[in-house]
Amino acid sequence: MVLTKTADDISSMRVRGAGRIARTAALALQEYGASLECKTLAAFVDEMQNAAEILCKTRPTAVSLPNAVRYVMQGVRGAGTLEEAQQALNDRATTFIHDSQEAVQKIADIAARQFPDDAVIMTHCNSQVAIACIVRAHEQGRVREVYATEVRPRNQGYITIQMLSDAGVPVNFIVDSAARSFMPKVDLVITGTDAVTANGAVVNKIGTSQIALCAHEARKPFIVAAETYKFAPRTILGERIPIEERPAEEVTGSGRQLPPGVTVKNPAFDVTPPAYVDLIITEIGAFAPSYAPVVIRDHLGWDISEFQKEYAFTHQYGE
Ligand SMILES: O=P(O)(O)OC[C@H]1O[C@H](OP(=O)(O)O)[C@H](O)[C@@H]1O
Repeated sequence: MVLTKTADDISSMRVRGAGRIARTAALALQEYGASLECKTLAAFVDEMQNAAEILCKTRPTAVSLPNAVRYVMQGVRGAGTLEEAQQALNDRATTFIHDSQEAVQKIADIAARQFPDDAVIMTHCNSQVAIACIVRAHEQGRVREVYATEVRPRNQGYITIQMLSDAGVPVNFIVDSAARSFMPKVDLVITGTDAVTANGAVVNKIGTSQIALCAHEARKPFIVAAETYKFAPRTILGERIPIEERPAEEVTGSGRQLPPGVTVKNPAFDVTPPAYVDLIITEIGAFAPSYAPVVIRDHLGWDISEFQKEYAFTHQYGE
């Protein structure tokens, strides 16, 4: 069934990347809703809420996932009839997927203006939106080369170097621990993000904060490309973004014996404080991290009374 397959694809990282996870979840809700044969609105809402809950539990850090689910489910929860709910589900899922893809292109247009001529860029992990920015600037003739990290333990760097090579961008592939060595050669660093908190901190692939620190030390701009649905509204209520801890085997490889008593820590993400982030580029503009609460309030449209309702809603999902 489409829903359990999608949930499994996301948790096993066959589907990965914050934006892609969000679009895949919206599509799964749409397809699941279309497959239901409920006779009443209540039964439909019930089924859809269960589906939303299953999807939201797959990966805990990327806030794009609950934001997408919330956006799609608002149509279902606000409907007066079964037909309205079905229509709203379909319309909202389509709109989210379309707007999400369009946002990536808008961000690329804005970000490319930040690239100096003959730019040398560093990126970390595999971000669809960061790569779109690099490729756009390269199309404009302003990228000399990219330093792309390996991204242990899942090695998403291989996907990045493939995508950049396919786009004709010259790439240097480096191990994660080489980031500081190469930073002096770099003009700017650009990454994606899985979540931006209300204080402008950036939650992204493990190792991002070390690279941001190196960029700060070397006085190189550290830029984050983030669709607005990667801003985390609940952080205004003081909630923290959970950092996903993944299996030890991702680090050790299967079959590798560790000495007795040794434990493996494998957090998938880390937090870069706002002081190390020069600019967050969204589809509605390029801002300092301190602008995050404005994005959450004015663009995502969350007011404090809605926070309280949404708080109850999301906690229904067992987060
Ligand atoms: O939406 P886009 O920019 O593609 O994704 C951004 C982020 O998603 C990835 O997470 P993972 O590989 O799914 O753990 C990385 O942390 C990457 O920076």
